[in-house]
Amino acid sequence: MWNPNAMDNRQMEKRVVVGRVRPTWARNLPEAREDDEKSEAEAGVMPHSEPPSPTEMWEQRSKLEDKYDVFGKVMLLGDSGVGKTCMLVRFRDGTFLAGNYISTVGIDFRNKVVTVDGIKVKLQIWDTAGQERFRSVTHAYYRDAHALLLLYDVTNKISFDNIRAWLGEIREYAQDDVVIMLLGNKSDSGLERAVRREEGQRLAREYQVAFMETSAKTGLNVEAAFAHVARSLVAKANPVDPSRLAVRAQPTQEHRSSCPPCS
Ligand SMILES: Nc1nc2c(ncn2[C@@H]2O[C@H](COP(=O)(O)OP(=O)(O)OP(=O)(O)O)[C@@H](O)[C@H]2O)c(=O)[nH]1
Repeated sequence: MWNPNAMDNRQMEKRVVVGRVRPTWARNLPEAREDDEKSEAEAGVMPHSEPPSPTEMWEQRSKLEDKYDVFGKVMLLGDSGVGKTCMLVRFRDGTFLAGNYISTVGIDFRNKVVTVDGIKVKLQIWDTAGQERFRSVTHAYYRDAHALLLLYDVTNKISFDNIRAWLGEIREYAQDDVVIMLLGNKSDSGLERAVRREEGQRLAREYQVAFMETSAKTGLNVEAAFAHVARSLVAKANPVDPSRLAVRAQPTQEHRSSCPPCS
C-alpha cells in the first residue's frame, strides 16, 4: 500500500504527474483482483535515475517470467465516458462495471496474453483518462504505443465528432506505424443510438483504420477487437518477406484465366 509520508517530494510530484491514483475499475474490484505482476515502476512512476525506462524494465522482467512470442503496448483513447475502462475490464476479467461512473484519473495498465493463430501475444493495455485536463499526461505515453483503440460512444454524437481531433493528436504524438482501430462502443443501447454504424464505417474508411462496433456491457466484439489488434501486432513483428510477395504478385496462367473481371 502506498504511504505518501514515506516518499520524498520528488517522488510525490512524479506520482501526481503520471496520475498514479487507482483507476475507477481497480477501485471497484476486490483487492484480490489486483494484478500480481504489477509494481510501481510498471505503473508509470518514473525512476530517479535514467534508463532503463519503466516500460523497458517491465518488458525485460516479464519476458523472463512468462513466455510470449510478441509484446504489444495498446492504449485506449477517446472522450470521457465512452467506456474505455469498461472495455478493459470486460476484456481482462469478463465482467461489466455497471453502476456509478467514476472518471479515470491519469493512466494505468493491465496485462493479458492472447493467442492468435497459435502465436502468444502479450498485450499491455493502458487505460487513459478521457478528460481534457489529463491530455498532456497521456500524450507522453503515445510514443511508446504499438496500437491504439480509439473509442466513441454510439449514443453520444459529440464523442463521435471528436474522433477527428483524436486522430489529429495521434498523428502528432504517436509513431507513424502505430496500429489504429476505431470502436463504436455501447452498441447495445438501441433507441438511444445517435451515431449510425455506417457513419463509423465511413469515418474509418476515410482514415484507413479498422472499425468495429462493440459493447463492453454485453461483450459484443470486445475479444474480437483485441484479437484484431494482436493479429496486427504479429503481422508487424513478422513482416512478409518481400521476395515472397514478388512471387505471389506473378499469378500463373491458370489463376489469371479464372480471375473474375476486375471493376
Ligand atoms: N450501455 C452501455 N454502457 C456502457 C458501456 N461501456 C461503458 N458503459 C457505461 O458508460 C459509463 C462510462 O464508462 P467508463 O468505462 O468509465 O468510461 P471511460 O471512457 O473510461 O471514462 P473516463 O475514465 O472518464 O475517460 C459507465 O457508466 C459505464 O457503465 C457499454 O458498452 N454499454
